[in-house]
Amino acid sequence: MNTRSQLRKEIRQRRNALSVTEQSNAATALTERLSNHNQIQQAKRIAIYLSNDGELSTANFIDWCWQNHKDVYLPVVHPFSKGNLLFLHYQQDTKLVSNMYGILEPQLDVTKVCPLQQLDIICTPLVAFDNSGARLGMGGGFYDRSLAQWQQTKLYPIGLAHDCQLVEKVPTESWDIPLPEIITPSKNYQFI
Ligand SMILES: Nc1nc2c(c(=O)[nH]1)N(C=O)[C@@H](CNc1ccc(C(=O)N[C@@H](CCC(=O)O)C(=O)O)cc1)CN2
Ligand SMILES: Nc1ncnc2c1ncn2[C@@H]1O[C@H](COP(=O)(O)OP(=O)(O)OP(=O)(O)O)[C@@H](O)[C@H]1O
Repeated sequence: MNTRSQLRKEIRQRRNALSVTEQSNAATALTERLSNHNQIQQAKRIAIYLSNDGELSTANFIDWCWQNHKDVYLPVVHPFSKGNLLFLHYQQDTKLVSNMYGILEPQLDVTKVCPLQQLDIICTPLVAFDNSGARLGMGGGFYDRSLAQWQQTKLYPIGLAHDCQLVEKVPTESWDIPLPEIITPSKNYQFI
């Protein structure tokens, strides 16, 4: 196993070992930070993810978004364009289905797709991050592809992670897109 796979495995185990109470406190702290975040307050369209595999839970924050009239979008694994995501409008009555990784996603409906350039914020999941904003994901390259051009658009990415996902150094590859900001329950990391 290479260092990236090893690190992925170790940090996935670490976040999966958090207790129900730790997860719940983390989700409360996250919602507090996100709902006070200037760019989020200004945003109309926010892409986020449904938590899986010990990830920081986004459910409370999604409720806040709905209450505050934000449009919420979720990633859907593209049915034939390998390694790419589509972002679909997520409403209270959206039908969810399990994707190939067992993660819930909106049932594909082309009328609900939002082009990336029309999103204001994209809250990305991640496995590990470091003090430079380098991000290691689940290994599909999905977010690296989606974020490849973000600096040429109005799209602003924010990584979300538990504090225990911070590592000394993420081994990076040429295609990795560093994040300008990462929010954990205890801190807002700003890298630009
Ligand atoms: N909640 C959430 N949704 C997300 C992501 C994510 O990281 N978190 N993704 C972020 O990109 C995309 C899905 N990417 C994923 C990539 C790999 C695996 C995964 O479990 N891989 C298995 C091996 C899979 C296989 O059988 O091929 C593994 O590592 O054990 C899961 C999700 C889109 N949706
Ligand atoms: N912009 C891109 N264009 C083409 N291929 C890419 C791009 N970004 C990543 N890839 C490919 O995707 C694969 C997986 O990348 P990587 O292991 O960095 O994913 P990850 O960042 O861990 O996952 P994710 O972004 O889905 O959370 C690599 O083989 C890489 O070559």
